[in-house]
Amino acid sequence: MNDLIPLAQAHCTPRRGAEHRLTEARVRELLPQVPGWTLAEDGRALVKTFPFKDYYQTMAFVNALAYVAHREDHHPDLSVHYDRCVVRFSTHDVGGLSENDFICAAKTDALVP
Ligand SMILES: C[C@H](O)[C@H](O)[C@H]1CNC2=NC(N)=NC(=O)C2=N1
Repeated sequence: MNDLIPLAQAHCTPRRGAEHRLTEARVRELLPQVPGWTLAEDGRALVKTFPFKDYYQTMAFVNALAYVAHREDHHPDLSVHYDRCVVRFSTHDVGGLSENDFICAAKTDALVP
């Protein structure tokens, strides 16, 4: 992937197969570019909790994120609560993290002020 393009402006491409799974070194390089996201499941997923003031704001975020996921054809797992949403990105087609997860994490951050 071209690192000259900020992650939030890059687009997902189909990535299938273990060869698209990021190395630990690449994950360490990308992680600082998505502040607040943490590794989970032994480095196979990226997770962040987004807090909101009420259910309406939470659902507005969920709907905006669903639109991004549809546009990028890359889909998060969501845990939706009254005042927060826990977002988890992982690429099942590679069995771990791909560049698509970092691109979508950055695009998710761009949805909130
Ligand atoms: C064909 C299509 O591009 C793939 O099935 C996409 C769809 N959305 C996806 N979302 C996630 N999170 N992981 C994937 O591997 C994935 N694959």
